[in-house]
Amino acid sequence: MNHERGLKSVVFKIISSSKGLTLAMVFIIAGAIVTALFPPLVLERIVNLLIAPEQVPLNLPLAYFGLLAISGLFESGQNVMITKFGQKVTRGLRSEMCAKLQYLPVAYFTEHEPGKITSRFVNDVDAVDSMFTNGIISMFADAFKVLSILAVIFYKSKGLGLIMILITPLIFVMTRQFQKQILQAQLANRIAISKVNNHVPETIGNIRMIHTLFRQKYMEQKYDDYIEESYRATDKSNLYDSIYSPIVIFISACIIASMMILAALGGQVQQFFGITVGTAVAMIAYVSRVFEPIESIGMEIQNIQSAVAGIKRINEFLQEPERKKTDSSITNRELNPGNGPFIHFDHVSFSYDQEKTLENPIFNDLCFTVASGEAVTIAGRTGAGKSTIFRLLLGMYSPDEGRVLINGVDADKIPDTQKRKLFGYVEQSFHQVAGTVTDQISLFDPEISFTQVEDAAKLVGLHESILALAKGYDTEAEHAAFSQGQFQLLSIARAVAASPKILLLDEITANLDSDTEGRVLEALKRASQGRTVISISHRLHENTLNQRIIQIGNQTKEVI
Ligand SMILES: Nc1ncnc2c1ncn2[C@@H]1O[C@H](COP(=O)(O)OP(=O)(O)OP(=O)(O)O)[C@@H](O)[C@H]1O
Repeated sequence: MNHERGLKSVVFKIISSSKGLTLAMVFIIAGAIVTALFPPLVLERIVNLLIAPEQVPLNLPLAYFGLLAISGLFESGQNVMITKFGQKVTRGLRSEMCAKLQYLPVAYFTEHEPGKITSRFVNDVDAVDSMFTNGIISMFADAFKVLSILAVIFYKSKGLGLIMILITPLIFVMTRQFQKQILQAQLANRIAISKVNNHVPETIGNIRMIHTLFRQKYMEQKYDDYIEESYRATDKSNLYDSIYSPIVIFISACIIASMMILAALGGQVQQFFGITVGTAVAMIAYVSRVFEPIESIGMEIQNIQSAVAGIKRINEFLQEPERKKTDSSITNRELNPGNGPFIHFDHVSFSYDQEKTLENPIFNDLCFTVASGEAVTIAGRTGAGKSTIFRLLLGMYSPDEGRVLINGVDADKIPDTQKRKLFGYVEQSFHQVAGTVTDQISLFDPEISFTQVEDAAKLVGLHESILALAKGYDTEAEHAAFSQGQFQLLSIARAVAASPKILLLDEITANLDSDTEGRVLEALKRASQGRTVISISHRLHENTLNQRIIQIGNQTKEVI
C-alpha cells in the first residue's frame, strides 16, 4: 500500500468511499437552497389575493406553513450532513495518518519533536475538520443561497434585482471588514489572557524572590497591564459586534425603502421597478434573508484561511518519504544460525547526517562478527555509537557502506513480522503500555500465548510477584505496584516472550542499586541460555557475564 500521497488524494479516497453520504449531503443542501425560496413566493400570492380582494384558498396558507417547515427541516438536515461529512473526513484522515506513522523511518521521530507530531494529529486535523464543517461546503451552500435569492429578485423585478446585485458585494466587503476587526481583537484578547495565565504561576513560583527583592509593585503593575490589554481587546470586539447588527438592519431597511419608492414611481421607472404589493412583501422577505448567508460566507472564508496552514502541514506529513521496503519473502528459517557467522558487521560505515558521511562518520569500515550462542559486550566512550550498532542490527537505519548481516541476510531487509522472533531488546528503562500485566509482556502479540507469557515471567523470577497482585496477570499495569528492578525484570520477560534468537541489552542495570542489579543479572543469565547476546555496558569491570568485549569508538578502520 502506498502511503506517500497528498491530502487531496486522501480526501478524495475518503469521499469516494462514502458516496452515499456525499450524494445525500448534496441532495439535502440543494433541497435547503430551493425550499428556502418558496415561502416568500406563496406569501406573494396570498397578499395579491387579499389586495384583489379575492378569497384566499385555505391550501395557500397551509402551503406557506408547510414550506416553511420543510425548509427548516432541510436547513437542519444540511447542518447534520455537513457535520457528519466533516467527521467522516476527519476520522478517515486520522486513520490514514496513523497508518502513515507506521511507515515512517526512525529518523523522522528523532528529527521531529513528539509534541509537533501530536499537533499534526490534533490541531491540524481539527483545522481540516473545521474547513469541512464550517468552511468550504457551507460556503458553497451559502453562495448558492445568495445567488438564488438574487436570481428570484431579478426575475420578479429587473430594477430591484440590479440594485441588489450592485449592493450585495458592498455588503460582503463591509461584513468582512467587521469580521477581520473582530478577529484581530479576539486574537489580541487571547494573547493578553495567556500572559495573565502565565503571570499568576510565575508570581506564585517566585513569591519569595519577589518579597526579598521588593518587586511586588512591579509584578502588580505587570498584571494590571495584561488585564487592561485584555479588557481593551474585549471592549473593541464587543463594540464591532454590537454595531454590526444595527448597521445591517439599517442597510436592509434602506434597500427595502428605496425599492418601494422606486416601485411606486410612475412612467419609465414604473416599468423597470414596478411590482405588485404581494411581490413587495416577498422582496422584503428575500432581502432580509440575503444578509445571513453573506455573514456566514465571511466566517467561512475566515475558517478556511486559518485552516490553510494546518492543511499544508498535514500534506507535508502525508508526503514524508517512507522507510526502505523490507523483503517479505524472508522466513524465520532463513534466520536460523547456519555455518557462517551469525551476526556480521561487514566493513560498515555509517553517519546519521548523510551530508557529512565522509567528514564525520560514526563508524568507518567497522568489522566484527558474533557467533551463534556467543555473548559479547560492546564497549566504548559516550557517543561512540554503541546504541547505533543496535539500531543498525534492528534494521532501523541502513549502513552508508558495507553490510550488516544476520545469518547472511541484510538486517534492513528483514520484515517486521520476523523481528520479534529474532530480537529481544531490553532498554535502560521499561516502557509501559496501557493494559494488563500480560499485555506488558505479550505487547498484544496474538502469536504469544498465555503460557509463553507465564514462562517468560517464571524465567525472570516474577511469576510469584505477579500472582500476588489483586488480579494476577490480569491486573491493570497502572495498578501493579512494581519496583524499578521488577519493571526491569518485566522488560526482560517482554524481550524473551517470543523466544528470540538474539538478546540486545542496552545498559539494563544502569539505573539499579547493587542489590536489585544482582537479581536482574541472575534473571539475565537464565534468559541468555541458548541465545546470542549483545550487551552495551559502560562498567566493564562489572562484566559479570564474562563476555568477549568489542571496543568501538576511534572512528578509524576497526576490525574486531
Ligand atoms: N537519531 C540521531 N540523529 C543524529 N545523531 C544521532 C542520533 N542518535 C545518535 N546520534 C549521535 O550519534 C552518536 C552515537 O550515538 P549513540 O547513541 O550510538 O552513542 P552511544 O555510544 O550509545 O552513547 P551513550 O553511551 O551515551 O548511550 C552520538 O554523537 C549521537 O549524538
